[in-house]
Amino acid sequence: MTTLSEAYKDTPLNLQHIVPLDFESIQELPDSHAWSSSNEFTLPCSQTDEKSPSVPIVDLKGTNLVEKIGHACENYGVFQIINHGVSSKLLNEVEYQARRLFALPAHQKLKALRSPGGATGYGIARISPFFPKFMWHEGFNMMGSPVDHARELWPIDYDNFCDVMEEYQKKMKSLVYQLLLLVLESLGASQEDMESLFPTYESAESLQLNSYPSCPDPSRAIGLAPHTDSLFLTILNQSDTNGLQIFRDGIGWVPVCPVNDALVVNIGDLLHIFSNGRFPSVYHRAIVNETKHRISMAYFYGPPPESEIAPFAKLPLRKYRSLKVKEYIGIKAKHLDKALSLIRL
Ligand SMILES: O=C(O)CCC(=O)C(=O)O
Ligand SMILES: [Fe+2]
Repeated sequence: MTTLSEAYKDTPLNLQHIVPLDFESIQELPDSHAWSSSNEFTLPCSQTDEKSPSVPIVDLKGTNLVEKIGHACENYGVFQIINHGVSSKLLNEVEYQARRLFALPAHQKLKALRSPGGATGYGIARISPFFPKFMWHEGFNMMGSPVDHARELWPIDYDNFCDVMEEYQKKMKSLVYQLLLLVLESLGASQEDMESLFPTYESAESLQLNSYPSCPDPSRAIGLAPHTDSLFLTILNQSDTNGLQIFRDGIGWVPVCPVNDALVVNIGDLLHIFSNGRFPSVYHRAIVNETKHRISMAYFYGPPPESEIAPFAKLPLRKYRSLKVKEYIGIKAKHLDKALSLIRL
């Protein structure tokens, strides 16, 4: 069976797009990381709150979930969920372990460096080659058990990290499946459609830990450059430090402000294709700040790499051709933002 990792094999990266800066040793923003204008005006988080949030907040213990989620997917491409059943203890533990990893000395982190054609391990975001400057970011990616890389980082004491990451991925998987059923129902899929389209036992998934160290010149740096996620849905735990922004037509960059214990859900390209463009994948980015070291944890979920993806047959006027998931990942790895337009009919 093809794994998600293998879908990246044909677009190997060179080392300068894998090895992060040693942020500890840097006092000033180097030219390689200085963007000319990363910070167009965005609404500060202080002007939004839970009563007037910038994106919908959906209470998973509430009513009319199908309508609420359908509305959020169609109009925002992103929403926050509360009462999602993932304990704050686990959310804190996963952040603690992520911070523990990124606090290691650079030479230690490099022992778990991602391979040129690989997807897991320590390194710069894979979208880096598409941009003229580097991002103020380092990441660590896992698909399933992180034990091989964790052993490279902590030869003896790797169990805690692995246990927490595996438990978190398990929880994310059941949560994302629950969300996916609601999303599909809002597109008009019946229970039978869902069972045949998305058998639970197979999927493509990965967990990405993102680290954005405090930055000496945040107005000229960017944490993660604008992109859409590739799979169906992403569940992002951004903890309590703001930085995530989405692009809204006619408005510009809008912050998705942290809400206590909430998780952010956003739509990726494969759901964009499946919904025939009705649920657009959301363009987003992360900005950095001068004092806080921001950590986020993104769980990406989609159908298995060998499966076929196409607009759902019950939707009118197909806009995208059908293709294998791994083919789409390959097109995205080569063309980034142009990938969706390249498969448009
Ligand atoms: O850190 C964030 O808020 C965004 C992370 C993200 O977009 C990603 O990992 O794809
Ligand atoms: Fe993303």
